[in-house]
Amino acid sequence: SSQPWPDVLQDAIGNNKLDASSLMKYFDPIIKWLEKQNVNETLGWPDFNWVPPIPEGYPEDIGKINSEQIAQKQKIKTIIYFSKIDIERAALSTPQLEEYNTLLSNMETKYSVAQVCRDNGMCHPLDPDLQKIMAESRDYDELLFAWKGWRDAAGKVLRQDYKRYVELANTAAKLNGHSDNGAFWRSLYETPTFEEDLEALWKELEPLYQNVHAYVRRALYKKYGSKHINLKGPIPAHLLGNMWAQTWSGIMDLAMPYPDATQVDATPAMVSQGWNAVRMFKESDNFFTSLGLLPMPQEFWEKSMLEKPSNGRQVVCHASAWDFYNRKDFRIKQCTVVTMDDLITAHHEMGHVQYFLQYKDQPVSFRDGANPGFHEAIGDVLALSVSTPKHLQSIGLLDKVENNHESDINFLMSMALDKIAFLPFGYLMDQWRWKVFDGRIPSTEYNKEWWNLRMKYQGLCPPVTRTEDDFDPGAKFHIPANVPYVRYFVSFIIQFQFHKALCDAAKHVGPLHTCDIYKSKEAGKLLGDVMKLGFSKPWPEAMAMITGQPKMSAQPLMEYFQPLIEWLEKENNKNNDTRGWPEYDWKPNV
Ligand SMILES: C[C@H](NC(=O)O)C(=O)O
Ligand SMILES: [Zn+2]
Repeated sequence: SSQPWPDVLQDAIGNNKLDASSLMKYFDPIIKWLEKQNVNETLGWPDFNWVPPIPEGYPEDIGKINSEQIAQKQKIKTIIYFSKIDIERAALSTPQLEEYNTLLSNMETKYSVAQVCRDNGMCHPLDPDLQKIMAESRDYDELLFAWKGWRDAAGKVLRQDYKRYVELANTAAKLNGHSDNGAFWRSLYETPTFEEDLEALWKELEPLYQNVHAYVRRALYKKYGSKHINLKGPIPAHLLGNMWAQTWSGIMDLAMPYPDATQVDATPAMVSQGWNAVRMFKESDNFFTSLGLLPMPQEFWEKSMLEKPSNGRQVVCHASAWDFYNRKDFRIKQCTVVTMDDLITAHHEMGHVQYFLQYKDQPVSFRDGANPGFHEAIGDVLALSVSTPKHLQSIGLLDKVENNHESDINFLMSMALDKIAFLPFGYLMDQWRWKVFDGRIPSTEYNKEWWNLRMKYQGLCPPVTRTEDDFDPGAKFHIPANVPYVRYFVSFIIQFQFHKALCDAAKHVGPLHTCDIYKSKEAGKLLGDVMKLGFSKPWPEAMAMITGQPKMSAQPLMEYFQPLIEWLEKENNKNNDTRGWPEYDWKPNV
């Protein structure tokens, strides 16, 4: 996939266009024969409203369809509408479809081959180099080199392609009866109040995010000083331990509440014990089977790509799971590095494959998550158990584990730096795209509006001036890769609902954040039964099967983090820290 497919086609057959002439030549004899054979036949089906007669004596109640079957018929109609074969783009004309596919291929290729070069000629790809710098460097300027360099190399170059992609995606969506592509994406949740529900969830969680933001800003102030941090302003976006500041566990060392209590990072033990990618995925497979869920088939282990190819072959390194819809072939592609973060990602991707396996006997149109958020949540639910110090110790990745308040707060802080820090990012990504698709954000304001949303929701500012020559949203995989994102916001909410329900099923006693469902067949059955449904039932029904009620709720997440919520309130008050960023137009000295 290193070359755009038209170039590959050109090299292979000397023509870079799809054309049907070879197929017509192949079938020429039968085409002529059929024309003779059908000389008196009607081609097509003009009597399209004809229906076959019900045979005599059929049970008269065949006509009576109960409400369940009506719902099923409605679901079937919905499914056929969003059929697996991706018909939404097939509505485009052939030249438009070709242009659309070429654009998508080019954007993903440009993103995947982008790298940042130093004056000495040394060049760095995103995976693993720039990700490592962003997580581990504590040098303000080195972080800025990676942060700005990546946006110059991967974001800027995509702006024109993206503008044209938006037009074609909207054309296809409109041809399928939607007002724009964002409306089509939201319709997959089949929830009339979807946007209001999301806003209500965000409003409920915003105070918790602002407490984490204030506390981390204080920690960064201690490290980088008042030249780079304003305790009443937004945080420069390159200091949070991640290229997009979407998860902050990379700077846990700066934010550790009690440095002398239990450590929570399993990375050192994984490295010193010589863990590799396969070991990490085997560990995950072991957790799934301990719940009575399905093991990965042999073909998975033979055909997956669990490490970045060492032969320099260019691959899309962003981790992904693949269902080949043949009930046999399921794979993961991940450029795995030996870190705790990638052990969690391995569980996330294995969650997708477990879902594929559980619903593989459904008709192909039902082989999907109850909604896209469900698919993103499965692996993360299990990772909530794996991440507990108790579980990490049980698999030899943590030695000293204490059961005291300080250790609890250290653990909850490490979880909050991923799960709470992520919420505004998970929410704003498609806020930006929905507005781009419906025209509220014109292409002349792509970058300005991106940073308005980054400020409004995340309380971040760019470390250097940004203009409309830049295209910072393009520097995040899911934008050029045309992958919707609100699914992750949904997942980060519902995974705590699922975790609470599975912990109850596993008869867990004690605070929710200490729960480890390892080996609980009851918990596994609850999750497995819902995964088997795939997309065959409305997601509120699936939600009710697990949690006993049909709605998304932030309550289990708040319950999980309760001890930290109280601790942060006290700690931020003790430091007399401002919540939020009232001095929003402050800029860091470069
Ligand atoms: C959260 C999201 N996860 C994923 O793509 O699997 C991301 O990495 O941005
Ligand atoms: Zn995923």
